[in-house]
Amino acid sequence: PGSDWVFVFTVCVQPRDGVERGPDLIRAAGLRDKLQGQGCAVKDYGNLAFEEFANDEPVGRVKNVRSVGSANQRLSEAVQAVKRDGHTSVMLGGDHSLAIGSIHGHSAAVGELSVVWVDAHADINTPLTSPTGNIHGQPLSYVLYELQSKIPVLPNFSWIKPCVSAKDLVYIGLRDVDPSEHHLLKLLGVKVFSMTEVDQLGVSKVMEETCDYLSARVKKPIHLSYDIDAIDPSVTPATGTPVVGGLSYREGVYISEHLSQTGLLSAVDLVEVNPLRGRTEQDVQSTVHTAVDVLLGCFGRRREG
Ligand SMILES: N[C@](CCCC[B-](O)(O)O)(CCN1CCC(O)CC1)C(=O)O
Ligand SMILES: [Mn+2]
Ligand SMILES: [Mn+2]
Repeated sequence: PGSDWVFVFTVCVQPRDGVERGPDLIRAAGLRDKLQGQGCAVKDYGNLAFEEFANDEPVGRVKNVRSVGSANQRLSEAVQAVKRDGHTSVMLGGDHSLAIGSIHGHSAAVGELSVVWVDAHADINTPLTSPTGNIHGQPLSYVLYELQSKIPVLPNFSWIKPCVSAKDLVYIGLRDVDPSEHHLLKLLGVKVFSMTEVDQLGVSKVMEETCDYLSARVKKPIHLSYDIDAIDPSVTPATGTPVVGGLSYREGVYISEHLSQTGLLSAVDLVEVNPLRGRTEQDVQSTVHTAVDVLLGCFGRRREG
C-alpha cells in the first residue's frame, strides 16, 4: 500500500477449451479496482492476440506446437517490454504453457531469476516423456539449462533460449508428479516442498525455507508461477486438472503474502482458471475470487487490514 507498484496485465488467450476465458473473469471480479484500492498503480495491457494455425498437427506426441510456440514468442516480447518499463508483470492465463514466454521474457529483461512454482503438478515433462503431449505439462523443460539436451527441434520453438538453473527453482504444492518427472527432479536435485512437506512443516516454515534456499547464494528477482490447481479443488474446482489434497485457501494466500514481503517479486503468472470446468456458477466464482485474492496478496494486501 502506498508503494508505486505498477501492474501490467499481459493477458493471454489461447484458443483452448475454456481456459481462454480465465483472464476476463478475473478482470470482471474487480482485480484492477481492488489493486488500486490497496494503493497500487495498474496498467492493463489487455489480451494478447495470438496467430491461429489451421492444421497444427502434433509433432511426435506434442500437441498445438506451432500455436503455443508462436504465442509464447509474442508473450516473451510483451513481458520484456513490461519489465523494461520497470513494472511488475502479471500474466493471467490461459494454461501453464504460457509460463514459457513469461519466464523467457522476464529473464531476457532482468537476467538470472529465481522461480517459485506453485502447482499440484511439476510441469517438467520433456516432449519425449510427456504422457499426454500437452505442453502445459512441459513448460519448465524448455527453460531449464540442464534439460536442453532432452528437447527436440520443434516448429516455432527455435527462439527459446534456456534461462533458468535447476538450483534456482523451488516447487510448492506437488501431489501429482509423473514417474518421468520425479526422475528428473531427483536427477537435477530440484528443491521440492510437496504437500507432504506442507503438512510436515506448515506453510510458514515452507516459505521461510523457500526464501532462505533462494537467497543462500545470490538474491535474484523472483518469478512466481502460480497454477490455481495448487489449491484444493474444494476451493478452486474450475480448473483443467484438479487433484485432491491441495492447499487451503489460507495457505494459498499466505504463500503470496510471504513472497510479497521479500520485496523480490518481479513477475507473477496466475494460470489454469477454466470456467468451463466449474459445475456451478459458485464453483467458478470461488475459483476466480481465490485467484484474485492470491494476486492481491502478491501486491501487499494483508488480511489484518
Ligand atoms: N503431468 C500431466 C499433467 C500436467 C498438468 C498441467 B498443469 O498446468 O495443470 O500443471 C499428466 C498428469 N497425469 C497423466 C496420467 C494420469 O493418470 C494422471 C495425471 C501432463 O499432462 O504432463
Ligand atoms: Mn497443475
Ligand atoms: Mn501447472
